[in-house]
Amino acid sequence: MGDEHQLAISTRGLRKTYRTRQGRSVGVQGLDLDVPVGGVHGFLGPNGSGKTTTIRMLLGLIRPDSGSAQIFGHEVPRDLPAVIDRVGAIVESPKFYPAFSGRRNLELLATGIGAPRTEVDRVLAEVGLTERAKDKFRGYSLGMKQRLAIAATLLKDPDLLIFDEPTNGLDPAGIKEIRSTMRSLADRGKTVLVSSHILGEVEQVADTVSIVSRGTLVAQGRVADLIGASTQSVRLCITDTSAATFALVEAGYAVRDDAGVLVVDGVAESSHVTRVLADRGLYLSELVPVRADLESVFLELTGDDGPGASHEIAFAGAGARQPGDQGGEAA
Ligand SMILES: Nc1ncnc2c1ncn2[C@@H]1O[C@H](COP(=O)(O)OP(=O)(O)OP(=O)(O)O)[C@@H](O)[C@H]1O
Repeated sequence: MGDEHQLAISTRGLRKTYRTRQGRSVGVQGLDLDVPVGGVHGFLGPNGSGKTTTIRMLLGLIRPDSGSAQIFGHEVPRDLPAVIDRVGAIVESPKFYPAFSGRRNLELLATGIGAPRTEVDRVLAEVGLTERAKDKFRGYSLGMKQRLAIAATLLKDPDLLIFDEPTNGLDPAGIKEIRSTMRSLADRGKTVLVSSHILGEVEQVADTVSIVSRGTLVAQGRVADLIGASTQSVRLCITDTSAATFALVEAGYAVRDDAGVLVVDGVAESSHVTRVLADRGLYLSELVPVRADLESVFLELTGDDGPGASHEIAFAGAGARQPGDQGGEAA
């Protein structure tokens, strides 16, 4: 691509407040976002954390109150016309004609935007819809409909794709299809920005992520680095679970019982757990680190369970809690 700019998207101090009947509602407050060129970038955060507001500002659909944003080094919204052809986006469900085939719908769109009709076959292949291209849109599964929407964004062969919650309402098979479509786009050198409130879902496909909470950035970086920097949980097999729980809680750990296996959160060094127990003559039969994930990174950074925390993140693992919480709950 030979881009002289390192970043596909960059925002500094981006801010947007909505006026509502109840007063003011903060959409985004001082967001600094950096999305590198190439790869899948997960833009993650709970419902209402400001993801859609940010995307709408990037696309010039709403104006920020203050701050700046750039796409491939072009100031937006000011220089959006210079860069918009390099951007494809799905912000809301696009409208397709239900009685027309997928191919016919794309042909109409291609004509509308001045893209060569020959592009239609290419984009159908890119999203894996070639075989079903002649079928009517209304017969498509939700996942296929969403892939057709992605195909539509590819007609101009953009360098940057922005997908706002593209897997909303899809079943696991549909989610997998979208994930692999995003992966193959990134593997061909595109930059994909995908927003989601389901951290675990995007973790599997994203190379880098930004995590937002209440309109501000709480973490940004490579997925592997963010997870690596997080404290861990460990699972312990031990005969005397009561004595072990007591010792670990006294040492400041949060401990819970998962069907006879103790789960200890907020562990920086697992050898410390072993030592705390050994000091009391308690010996483990097994200690297994629980793989940290973005959800635990998020909780660790925000420590959030307070009022107003509408963090409806779909936690994959039930019973997720804040590492470092010294509550000492032994369920
Ligand atoms: N048009 C609007 N008028 C008033 N408040 C708004 C409007 N759009 C968004 N907000 C508020 O701004 C905040 C951020 O919303 P936004 O939709 O950007 O978040 P989000 O992270 O995309 O969440 P979701 O996944 O639920 O769409 C929320 O508190 C929301 O209520």
